[in-house]
Amino acid sequence: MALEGRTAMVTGAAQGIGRSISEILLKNGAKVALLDVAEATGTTLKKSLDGQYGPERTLFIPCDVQSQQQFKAALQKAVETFGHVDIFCNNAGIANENDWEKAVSVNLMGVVRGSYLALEHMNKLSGGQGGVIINIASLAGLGPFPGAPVYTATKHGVVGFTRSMAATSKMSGYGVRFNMICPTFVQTDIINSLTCPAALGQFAHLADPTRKLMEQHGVLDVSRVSEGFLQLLLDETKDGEALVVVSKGSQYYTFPSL
Ligand SMILES: NC(=O)C1=CN([C@@H]2O[C@H](COP(=O)(O)OP(=O)(O)OC[C@H]3O[C@@H](n4cnc5c(N)ncnc54)[C@H](O)[C@@H]3O)[C@@H](O)[C@H]2O)C=CC1
Ligand SMILES: CC/C=C\CC(=O)/C=C/C=C\C=C\C=C\[C@@H](O)[C@@H](O)C/C=C\CCC(=O)O
Repeated sequence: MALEGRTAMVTGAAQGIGRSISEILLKNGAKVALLDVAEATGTTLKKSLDGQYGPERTLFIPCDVQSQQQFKAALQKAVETFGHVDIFCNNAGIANENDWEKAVSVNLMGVVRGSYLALEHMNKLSGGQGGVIINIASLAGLGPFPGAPVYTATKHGVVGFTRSMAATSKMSGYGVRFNMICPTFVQTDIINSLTCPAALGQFAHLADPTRKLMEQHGVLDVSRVSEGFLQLLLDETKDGEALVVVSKGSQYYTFPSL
């Protein structure tokens, strides 16, 4: 199996894209530490995965990516359990223009926090074995998304951070690759935020145009994202790349040269 002997950590793993990524990692032989703030959902998922793969292949750890203490403890527990972590996916995210500070805290600061914790563990210059970090951005990380300016800002931040970390890691000899996935709309709970006045906040009047954007772009099954994740993970030539996953297929984004 392609990922035999590999160990991954996935945030926001209890449902949606994170669950799908965790399952494709398991199907390909990896062990997976599942992190999520939703303890009940995560515990239920762990029970289900135990039945499919056996209890040794996964570990569910309740964790809020906004908490340095919880996140650091979660990584430590995963390393104690599995010996090492060489694949790290910062997936946890929310869409909430009303509580936009929380969106920044989860979507951007949580990704930075997870990337730095993973780097601290993986860095070959400090005794690590190297590895790969894949952050889940969005098509809204590459262009404007009307009605969700802060969500868009967080995803643009994830794109810029991930690209910069890839260059930083390469120049420093850390032995850690950084890449990202930029999906269009995917059928998960988060897209309910698009038409929820509470989440849209002052932009609630844009629910209809946003719905139209969704109709234009189409809504993907989560498996399209996890298949793209596996493709990106297994291609060791990819570093600092954004894999765009849209209805017509997946392709690596060409960033404009300045
Ligand atoms: N569904 C879509 O249309 C798209 C989603 N994305 C991104 O994909 C990622 C996954 O989202 P989905 O699976 O779509 O949504 P989802 O809402 O189904 O799943 C998000 C998961 O993250 C967890 N989570 C939320 N806040 C957390 C926190 N503070 N700490 C730990 N876990 C937390 C939730 O409990 C949930 O299990 C997000 O980063 C999202 O921005 C990107 C492009 C499109
Ligand atoms: C609010 C978050 C909702 C769901 C999660 C998510 O990330 C979904 C993203 C799906 C599609 C994003 C499309 C973004 C497209 C833009 O980059 C432009 O290409 C088109 C959008 C706006 C046109 C207005 C303009 O160009 O000024």
